[in-house]
Amino acid sequence: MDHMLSSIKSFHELPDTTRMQYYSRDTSHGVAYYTNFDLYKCKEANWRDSLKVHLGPTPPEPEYVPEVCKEALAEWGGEVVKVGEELMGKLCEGLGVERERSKKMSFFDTRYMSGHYYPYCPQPELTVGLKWHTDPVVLTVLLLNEVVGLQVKHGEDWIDVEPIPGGLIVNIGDILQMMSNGEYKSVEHRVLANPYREARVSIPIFFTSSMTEKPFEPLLELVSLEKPAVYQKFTLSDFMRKYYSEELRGKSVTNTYKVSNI
Ligand SMILES: O=C(O)CCC(=O)C(=O)O
Ligand SMILES: [Fe+2]
Repeated sequence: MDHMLSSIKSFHELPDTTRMQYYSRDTSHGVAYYTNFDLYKCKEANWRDSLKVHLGPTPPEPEYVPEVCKEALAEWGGEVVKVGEELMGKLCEGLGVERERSKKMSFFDTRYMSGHYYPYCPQPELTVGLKWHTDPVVLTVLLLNEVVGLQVKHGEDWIDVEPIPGGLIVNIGDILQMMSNGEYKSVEHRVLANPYREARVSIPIFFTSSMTEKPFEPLLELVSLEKPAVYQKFTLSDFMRKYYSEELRGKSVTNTYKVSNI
C-alpha cells in the first residue's frame, strides 16, 4: 500500500515535461494524465491532478505505464482484484443473491485506477479538491495517504473521513445502487482543497462492467410485487454519456432512471 502511494506521489512530482507526455483529455482508455473532465462546463476547477490507468479486462500496454509506478501498480492492481471480488461476494450475500451472479452477468469485469494528487492550495476556501459526486461504477476501493480532505454526505452534513493507516475505503457506486434496486445506496462525497503543505494522495480503483451496450436492470431476485423495480433498464454507455455531459453533482444521473420518471 505504501509503495503504491509513494509511487503515485513520485509520478506527480516528476518534472512537468515528463508528466505532460501522458496528458490527454480522453480518459476512456489506456493511460491519461488529466484534471477536470468537466473543465469546460464547471464553475470551479478541481485543485487536483490525476493519472488514470485502465487495468482490465485488457491490461495497459506496459510501455505506456509511467516507469515510476509500473511495478507498484502491477502488484497493487493484482491485490485489489482479490479485495474487490471478496467484497462483491459479501455484498451479494447481503442481498441474498447468489455470489457468482456478478460474474455471470459481467457487471463487475472491468477496472481502472485514478492516482489523484491534491497539492497545497493557498486559498482553499475559493475552490474544491474534487466536487460533490457519486461514483458512476459498481464499487470503488480507495487507498489514502494520511492527509485529510475526503468528506461524505450524511443528511445535510458533510463528515470528514479519517484515513486509517493500512485501511481501505469502499464506496458503493451508482451502478450497484440501481442493480440492487436501491438496497445499497451510492455514497455522496467530495474532497476539500488541500490547505496543508503536504500533498494529499488518493488512489481509487473503480470496478464496473465492460458491457457498455448490455441492458442492465435491478436484479430480478430483488424485484417483487411488494418491492417493484425502482429503476428502469439502462445501459452503461447511456449512463456514462449523461454522467460526463453534466457538471459533476450528487445523484442527478441515477435519478433520471427512476421508474417514477417514466
Ligand atoms: O480523493 C479521494 O479521496 C476521493 C476520490 C474520488 O472520490 C474519486 O476519484 O471518485
Ligand atoms: Fe468518488
